[in-house]
Amino acid sequence: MKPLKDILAGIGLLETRGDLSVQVRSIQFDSRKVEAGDLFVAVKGTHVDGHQYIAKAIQLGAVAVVCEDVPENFPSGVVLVKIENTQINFGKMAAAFYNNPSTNLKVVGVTGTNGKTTIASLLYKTFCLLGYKVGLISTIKYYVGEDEFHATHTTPDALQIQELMAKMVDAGCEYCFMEVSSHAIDQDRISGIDFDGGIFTNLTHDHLDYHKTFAEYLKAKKKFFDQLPSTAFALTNADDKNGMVMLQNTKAAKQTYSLRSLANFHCKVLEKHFDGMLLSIDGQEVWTHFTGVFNASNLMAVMGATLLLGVDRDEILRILSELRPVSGRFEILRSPEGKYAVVDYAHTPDAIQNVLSGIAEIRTGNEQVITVVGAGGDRDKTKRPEMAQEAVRLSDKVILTSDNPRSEEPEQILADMEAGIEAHQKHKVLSIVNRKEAIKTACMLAKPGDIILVAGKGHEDYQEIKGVKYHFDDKEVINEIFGNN
Ligand SMILES: CC(=O)N[C@H]1[C@@H](OP(=O)(O)OP(=O)(O)OC[C@H]2O[C@@H](n3ccc(=O)[nH]c3=O)[C@H](O)[C@@H]2O)O[C@H](CO)[C@@H](O)[C@@H]1O[C@H](C)C(=O)N[C@@H](C)C(=O)N[C@H](CCC(=O)O)C(=O)O
Ligand SMILES: Nc1ncnc2c1ncn2[C@@H]1O[C@H](COP(=O)(O)OP(=O)(O)OP(=O)(O)O)[C@@H](O)[C@H]1O
Ligand SMILES: N[C@H](CCC[C@H](N)C(=O)O)C(=O)O
Ligand SMILES: [Mg+2]
Repeated sequence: MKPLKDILAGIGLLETRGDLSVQVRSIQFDSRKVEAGDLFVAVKGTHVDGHQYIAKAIQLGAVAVVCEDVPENFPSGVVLVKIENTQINFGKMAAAFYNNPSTNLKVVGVTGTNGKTTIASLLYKTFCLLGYKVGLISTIKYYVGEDEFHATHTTPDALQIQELMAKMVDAGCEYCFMEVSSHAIDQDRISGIDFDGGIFTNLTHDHLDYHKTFAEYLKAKKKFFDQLPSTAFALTNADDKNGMVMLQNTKAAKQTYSLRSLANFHCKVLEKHFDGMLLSIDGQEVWTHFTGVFNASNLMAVMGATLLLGVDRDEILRILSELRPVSGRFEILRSPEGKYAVVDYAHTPDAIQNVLSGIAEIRTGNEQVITVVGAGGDRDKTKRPEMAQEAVRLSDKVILTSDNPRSEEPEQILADMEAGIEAHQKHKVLSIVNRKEAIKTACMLAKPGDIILVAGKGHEDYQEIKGVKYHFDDKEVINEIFGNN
């Protein structure tokens, strides 16, 4: 319980009715979750306007309502507060309700099209290995210390974030690493968080269904850095053409990482193998269990953030050699007769290009590369032909298949992908709607030594078709076909 006036601390109030010292049981922005004694905050969403549900929230027992537009005939027994922007202020209210947990944590957010889960998870692992209690908010799972929670979003809503952070503080965590998606920035899910650092990875084609143009997508990412306080660091990838743009208006301490140019944190890739890469970091050789140059870049972000958080250099270099790939990110499986499969979450044209280039770099002879890939339904349609194009350009054979079709017809998604393939490339391509059949076919076509890339779903253990989530796990399917236990 908390008095409403404490939840509203620091927020400009345009109009109030009733007693602001009313005790609030919990705070909600979804009327369907309201219980007696709650505060309901009406937020204008992308589909509907939460103001439509004020009456419903009151019927379910809301004792107070915060809104932008006051409805007619608002009941006198309920406290009313009118403010200018409920979306931005919801995060601040949620933070106040949970006693501003982020001020008691060192919070670092990771944003960019690809690499967020990898970097955030590796930072979590690094600080666990250093002996700290750590929190993680990421696509795969949320962690409070060692306790796991199911992840609903890459970056959940503000209420869930603040609740998780409060749990982290209660559990004695000192650090929280979190992915910051462009949707979350745009929808102010991260408002109310006191960040100690921000990391930018890269910006390539994705989510144009939501942001409409690349410029808007860029603007959303930049907003995160524009809002960082002067006490935080802003660590950017100098190798990405938008890396420096992110830092233009930030008050935070500007820091860079790079594989190609001078930067605060820099490394050179000396050797690339199937089971790892040898890096040179400031003249010191460091063996890592990662494949693909993009992972060297991810490791520089991890090293940079760790050093900026005050960890000893020798400690981090030792840990870089211990870290292992994150679930579904360039995970390698091997059949008894020596066929290889790489399971990777690549679901953008750029990620497919990177992962296939990573595979090309470690090819030793004339092994075939066979790629199995689909594209998600109800997501950016314009990336589909580009994903197919990249797969065909860099593979010997491609099997187009379903990812999560969601509400769309899988055949239509395949047709959208096929549109990216030129006539002279068609002989390399098969389309098989059923993902298991597609993976089976790839495994049958492969000879010992060949490499099968199964892209797009990584850690996911389901396939969503027409509103139903069926159990499906790429790694499980491959191991079954390979006859591995
Ligand atoms: C497009 C999008 O991002 N939508 C998110 C958004 O919902 P919305 O704005 O559409 O909400 P709405 O349905 O218009 O409702 C508006 C308001 O009315 C309220 N309402 C609604 C109905 C009702 O009966 N009562 C009620 O009070 C809602 O609670 C809300 O406050 O706000 C919701 C609460 O935070 C999110 O759950 C929801 O995520 C949807 C489910 C989603 O799929 N989002 C994906 C695209 C997403 O966010 N992905 C990124 C990762 C992307 C990446 O890979 O980088 C992520 O961070 O996970
Ligand atoms: N730094 C990088 N640059 C380009 N591609 C990358 C990079 N890191 C990872 N990838 C590729 O992108 C895929 C997704 O990586 P990861 O899950 O770390 O990204 P993400 O930003 O969290 O994605 P999402 O937004 O879907 O959660 C990987 O499986 C790999 O193929
Ligand atoms: N977070 C991304 C993940 C896409 C993964 C892919 N398997 C798909 O379902 O499209 C999204 O929601 O767009
Ligand atoms: Mg992620």
